[in-house]
Formats: sequence, structure tokens, C-alpha cells
Amino acid sequence: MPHLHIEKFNKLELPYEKNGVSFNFFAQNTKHDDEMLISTTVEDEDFFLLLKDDENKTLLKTDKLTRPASTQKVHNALLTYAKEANLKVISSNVHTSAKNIHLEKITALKKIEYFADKFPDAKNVAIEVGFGSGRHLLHQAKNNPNTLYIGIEIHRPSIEQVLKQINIQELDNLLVLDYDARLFMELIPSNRVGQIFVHFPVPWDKKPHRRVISTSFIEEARRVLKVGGTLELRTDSENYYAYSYETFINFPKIELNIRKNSDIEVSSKYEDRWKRMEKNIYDVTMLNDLESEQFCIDGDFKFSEYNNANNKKLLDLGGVTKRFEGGFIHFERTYILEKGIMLRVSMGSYDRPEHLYILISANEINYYPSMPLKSRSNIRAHKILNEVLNG
Ligand SMILES: C[S@@+](CC[C@H](N)C(=O)[O-])C[C@H]1O[C@@H](n2cnc3c(N)ncnc32)[C@H](O)[C@@H]1O
Repeated sequence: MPHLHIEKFNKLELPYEKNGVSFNFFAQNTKHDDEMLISTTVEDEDFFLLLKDDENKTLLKTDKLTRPASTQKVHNALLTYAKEANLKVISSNVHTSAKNIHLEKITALKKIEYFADKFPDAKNVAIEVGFGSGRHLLHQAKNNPNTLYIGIEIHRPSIEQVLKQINIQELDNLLVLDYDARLFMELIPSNRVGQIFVHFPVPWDKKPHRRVISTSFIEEARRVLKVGGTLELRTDSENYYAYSYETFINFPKIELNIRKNSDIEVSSKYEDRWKRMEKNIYDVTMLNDLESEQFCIDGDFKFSEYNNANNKKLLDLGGVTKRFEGGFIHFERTYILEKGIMLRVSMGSYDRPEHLYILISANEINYYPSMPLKSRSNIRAHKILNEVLNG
């Protein structure tokens, strides 16, 4: 992750704007004096830079939760802050090198709002979850020009690598999304997708709640797949295979096809490695035979009339969790701003929570940098949040 180790931090007078980078406000962690966030905007994208003490040095990097997909924006923000605030940089992995021309004219990288506003109306849609090096995804897109591929990944270097290839290979039927695929599923209209690929997902043997395959993922897959559409899991992990098989077979009615050590058209980097190690490879393909109802999630993320008299009291929320059936809202951290406070929360369902900030000023409350995804559990968590803020 891009970062600068600096000798001593200097505060700029905010707001401050230079070279298309705006620094808007500071947010000081109330529990940890050594942690501060700097709200930053680059080309309409809002995110935080994070300032933190690190073994006698000070570290300036991006906040994991809000960092933008483009590392170029992060580099620009870090270098601009360092220069404008006269920071003495001890060490850095941020390069001032020439821009990567392949990443300059990116149109394939979409934000979650792009899909939330209006899901693409292409006739054939296929999705790959966790495409990694992208070999399979790029191969599919190149060989099926009439299908729109949506690749979802959370690992930035993989995303940049694939964006570069999309540009080089001039593919116009491949979109990339930097997001948790488990949350993305709820945005897809019913009966729209022909194929969902989950190839070599991280097994998460010690943290099974982080696995992509789960009962709710399969439920959503069945809803979004067309009749005849498939969800294809390919894994080298016997544990993951056994766990997934059990999860699939627990459905009262399901059609599965199971194969062992069968080759597919293109072998991914992971697959090559496992094959060299002579590991077995398992495929579980679920064929969807259900026509699902269109679904509509009622509710919104409006905040009710807010009485700021309780403002400071909200700082006591740090560490508090409110639960409801199927979900929760947890107040992770609290911050003091010059004009208000900020809360960092995780909310939604247990197996795919969303992490967000909430800015609370004298008479306004907003999610930052963007709204939660419109899922049932997020709507319910938001209701509880409203009650807590006004309680
Ligand atoms: C073991 S790699 C496999 C990559 C690729 N499919 C292959 O076969 O080479 C798993 C990938 O899934 C991504 N990933 C894990 N959880 C994810 C999630 N919830 N949403 C999207 N991508 C995810 C990881 O970042 C990683 O790149």
C-alpha cells in the first residue's frame, strides 16, 4: 500500500487545494491520539489519508476503508500533502515516475454506484468473483464478445493489471468493480445473469464467515441467474469443496454437477501452481432452474431531524453494538472534527457487513464518502442508527 514515513507531521490550514487535490478536514481518533484522518478529494473522489505513529516514525498512507481504486490518485494526494506541508520524508514507496498510459484512459473501472443506479441492460451478462490475475476473465471476454463480463475483485494490484490488459486488448465487453462481491449480489436484478464464476476463492479456513460461498450467496445467485444459468465454483481446497458441497446440498431442491480434475479452457496462475503440486481440483456447478420474482427493497438512508444537543454524547458509542434479526450495527471508532464528530461503523448482515463513516455536524448527518448499499440488512441497520442518534 502506498505510504510515506515522515519525520514530523505538520498540519496544513484546511481546506487547502493544490494541483487538483483538495484536503478538506482533519478527523482525530478520540481513543488514539496518534491516529488522525485527512479528508481528501481527487477528481471528485473522496477518501481519507491516514496518519499514524509507527515505531518512532510517523506513517502517512491511505485509509483502507475509503481508498480509491486508482493508486495514481493516492500517490498524487500523498505527494501533494507532503510537499505543501513541508514534510520531511524518511522513506517512501510512492513513485513520482511517469504515469502508466494504460491506466490513464480507464473506462472499464466502474464504481458501485454505476451498478446501483442502473444495472447494465446487456442481454448476456456473466460475472467473475475474485478474478486475481484475470487470465480466465480476459479469456472469456475475448472469446465471447456478445456477453458483458463484470469482474469483481478487492485486490488493487490485480485490478490494475486487468485494466491494463483491457486497454491493450481493446476489450469493450468487460467492466471491473472494486468491491466485495458478496455485497454486490444484492444489486443485481433477478434472472439477469448467465454465469457466475468463483474460481479458487480464498479458503478462509480460520475465518469461514469471510468465504464467498455461503447460504446467502447461493440464494442470491439463484435469484440473479437466468433459468439455465450456472454458478461455477472451482477450488483446490478439499475443505472448501466439502464445506461448499454441504452448503449447496442443504437447499431443499438443487441441481449440481460435480467434477474432479477436469481441465477448463484456460488455466489460472493459481491453478498452474496447484497442478505443479499435483493437488486435486474440484468443480461444483449449480444449474439454476428457478424463475425468481423481481425484488424491490423498500426504505432509504435519510436521517431524521437531528438534535445536535447530543453531539458529544455520541462519542460514548465507540465499541457499542446493536443487533437485530439477521444483522447488526457496530460503532467501531469515534473521531472529533473541527465542526462536529465522525463515527466509523460496520453494519448490515453478519456474513457481509459494510464499513462506513458517518459525519455529524451541527445540523446535518451524512454517510462518508458514500451511502451504504441498498440491502435489506443495511436499511434495517440504518433505522437503528437513526434511533440511536436521536435517542
Ligand atoms: C486465491 S485468488 C484466485 C484468483 C483467480 N480466480 C485465480 O484463479 O487465479 C482469490 C481472489 O479472490 C479475491 N477475493 C476474495 N474475497 C473476495 C470478495 N469478497 N469479493 C471479491 N473478490 C474477492 C482475492 O482478492 C483474490 O484475488
